[in-house]
Amino acid sequence: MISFRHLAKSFGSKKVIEDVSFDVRDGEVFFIIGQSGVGKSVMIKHLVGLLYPDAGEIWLDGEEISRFDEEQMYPVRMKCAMVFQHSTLFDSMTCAENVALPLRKHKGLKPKEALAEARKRLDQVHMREFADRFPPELGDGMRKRVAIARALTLDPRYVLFDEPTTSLDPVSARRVDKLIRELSDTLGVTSIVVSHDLVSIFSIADRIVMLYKGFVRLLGTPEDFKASSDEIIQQFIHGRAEGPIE
Ligand SMILES: Nc1ncnc2c1ncn2[C@@H]1O[C@H](COP(=O)(O)OP(=O)(O)OP(=O)(O)O)[C@@H](O)[C@H]1O
Repeated sequence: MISFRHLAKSFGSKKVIEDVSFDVRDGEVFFIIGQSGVGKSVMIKHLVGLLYPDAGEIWLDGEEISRFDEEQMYPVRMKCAMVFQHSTLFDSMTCAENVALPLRKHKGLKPKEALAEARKRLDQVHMREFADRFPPELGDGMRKRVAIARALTLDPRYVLFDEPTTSLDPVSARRVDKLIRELSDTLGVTSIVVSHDLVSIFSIADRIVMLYKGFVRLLGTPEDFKASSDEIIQQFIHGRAEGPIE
């Protein structure tokens, strides 16, 4: 389980996160939503030591990790894989070679074994038939699925997705949604998804936290969000231009 407890984070004089607490439960698909610049990515960067809080604590599986040094962070990064918005695959390597890379580097597999394992991993994301293709030959949605396969190679318990469907066409976006849901349902992976995509949010989230002006505005299920009488929540989830959101 992941717990953020009274997290606070400023950059210079700009207070981005003032006091945010929430738990992410094992095996769930958990969304972090809110306006641009509200600090969604800032929250997940704290989990892998890319940022450190000014105040508050982050707990991961019973350990307080918020003040871990680089060496202590290493096992945390093995447990929490991050899938960035723009897939960071090497264009000059095939999809299988890209996925094999962490298997060779971190699991010590020989090149041939790593490639065989990479093909299995590509199967998990329905990309096995593209194993020998190069990333530039594929569409954005397919590249995203290969990046997800690579993130799964070290069997992380947690996968952090930063806007996984942004800039994808609607069909590719729904395929990525389906895959994120499958990871939880079949592998028991816990997914934390930063997203603006209302279709994703309402089709695959178990629970959602909405951040607003440095605080949690609402934490609940998609049904809780739909039923909320808070005008700010309603404006956001319906994507309305008019309303109380500044
Ligand atoms: N390393 C940093 N140094 C300075 N400011 C930062 C840093 N990281 C984030 N910020 C600032 O913190 C704020 C929140 O950034 P963050 O990337 O978390 O936004 P977000 O909610 O994910 O927005 P978006 O939906 O646009 O991606 C922004 O104003 C950003 O400029």
